Amino acid sequence: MKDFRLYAITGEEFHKGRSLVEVMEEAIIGGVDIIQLRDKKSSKKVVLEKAKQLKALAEKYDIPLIVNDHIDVALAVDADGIHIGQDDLPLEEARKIVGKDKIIGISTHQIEEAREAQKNGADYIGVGPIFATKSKEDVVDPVTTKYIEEVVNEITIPFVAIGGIKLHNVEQVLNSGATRICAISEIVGSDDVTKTCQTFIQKINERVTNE
Ligand SMILES: Cc1ncc(COP(=O)(O)OP(=O)(O)O)c(N)n1
Ligand SMILES: Cc1nc(C(=O)O)sc1CCOP(=O)(O)O
Ligand SMILES: [Mg+2]
Repeated sequence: MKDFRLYAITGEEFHKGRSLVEVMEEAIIGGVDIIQLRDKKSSKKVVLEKAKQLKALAEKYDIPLIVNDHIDVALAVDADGIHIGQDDLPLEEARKIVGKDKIIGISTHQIEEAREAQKNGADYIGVGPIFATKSKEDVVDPVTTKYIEEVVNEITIPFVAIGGIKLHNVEQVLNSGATRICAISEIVGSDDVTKTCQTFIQKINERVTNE
């Protein structure tokens, strides 16, 4: 997959009345280079409509769209990939459904899960929650930046740090070796989404040299 630096996930509870597309477009203009549709509440039909809108937006800016949880929706809109969790369909089964050309990301919360994800052909892993977060109901305890260090030392596939990452603590995450950052509330809940993303990118670029 094409590399990325700043990954924004939708969270309409934080959008303050602004539309899904408006908020995500502001994020992309600010430097987000991969987006995920995450909607834990709506019907499949509504998720499909949102996925269609975000697919058009992602195509306009030539960035990948990932769909959380709903493999069928991802395939229906020809999204670039899916994100699955530890309790979702196993990676090998998801791969059989989506094929080798789609991106599959999987959440991991401990090094054994990261090893398994790499062995089973994940394109990237989520590493988190680094800090406490209110954006996910069934979240595990924070794994802290120690888990990032473990992943850096051992895992070779791309990873993205997630969970409670804000402009005020992202340096800690980057100093631990993360080169890709993912956020929901800090990005989509911001009064100035574009500016927030530009500041994230600036902080990432200060610490991450392009390979
Ligand atoms: C990039 C990224 N990392 C982790 C998650 C969390 O996925 P999951 O564990 O399946 O939990 P839900 O998001 O489905 O509540 C993610 N979505 N994206
Ligand atoms: C969706 C999600 N997954 C996590 C994981 O650790 O797998 S943490 C998380 C919520 C991230 O939202 P915020 O940036 O608002 O904290
Ligand atoms: Mg999930």
